[in-house]
Amino acid sequence: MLTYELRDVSLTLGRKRIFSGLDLKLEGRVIGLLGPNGAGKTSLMRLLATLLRPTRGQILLHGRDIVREPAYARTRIGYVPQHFRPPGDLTGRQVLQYLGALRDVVEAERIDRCLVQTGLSRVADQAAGAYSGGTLRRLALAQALLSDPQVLLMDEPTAGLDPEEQDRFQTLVRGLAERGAQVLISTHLLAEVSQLADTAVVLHEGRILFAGPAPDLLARTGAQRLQDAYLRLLRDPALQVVGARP
Ligand SMILES: Nc1ncnc2c1ncn2[C@@H]1O[C@H](COP(=O)(O)OP(=O)(O)OP(=O)(O)O)[C@@H](O)[C@H]1O
Repeated sequence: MLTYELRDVSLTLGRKRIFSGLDLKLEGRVIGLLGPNGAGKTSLMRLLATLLRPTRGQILLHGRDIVREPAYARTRIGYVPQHFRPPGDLTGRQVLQYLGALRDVVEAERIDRCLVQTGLSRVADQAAGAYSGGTLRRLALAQALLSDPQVLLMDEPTAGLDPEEQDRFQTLVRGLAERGAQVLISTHLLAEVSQLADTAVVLHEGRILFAGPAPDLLARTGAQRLQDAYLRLLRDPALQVVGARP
């Protein structure tokens, strides 16, 4: 399943060149986006979410150019940002009502469904400012689900969560993927990618070192576990398929 295609994408922020001539196809049901700190994962997510415009190049979603037609993407994707800080004096339900209204999603049943889906019903009428980290992450996911997205972009959604919350989150993501959504999940948790993702993309200093089925990454590096495969890939340039011009 091909959703996004990046063609010759460059991105400069301030004086920093983040990407230069990046080519990438995103195929798979659950794609794990991996890379060290500063690799460019959040920048890539923001490009895909139309929150950043590439300095050069094309980004296609289902073959449509989302730089020219951002509305095409915005009505089909849900974005879970790395840091989600809603106004703390609003309740969880009010946060969803507010963000929903901005996207023309106003049906109370739809908001209720997102609350149920993310296990938030019990705390929906409490102030979001008093939510725990895990509950806030669920609210971040609930707002991404408001418009019933075909593609879900999740930037480190389980960072800082305890193992039980991580497990609940993964079950949720698995369910969404089984119901037909494509999920791109950026994470430092390799176990999470092993458990959830069929496809891996490894980014390093703005370049793609690997993009393809996760088992192919194991095969290429001769590793048994994704953790070892990832480390070998980063350390050994001979194993890297560099998907961008230097
Ligand atoms: N607004 C900006 N202006 C200049 N440089 C930026 C800006 N935003 C990000 N960068 C730089 O771009 C590079 C990629 O950052 P990005 O946040 O995309 O990486 P990341 O892989 O998500 O990192 P992490 O895993 O730490 O979240 C970093 O070197 C960062 O310092």
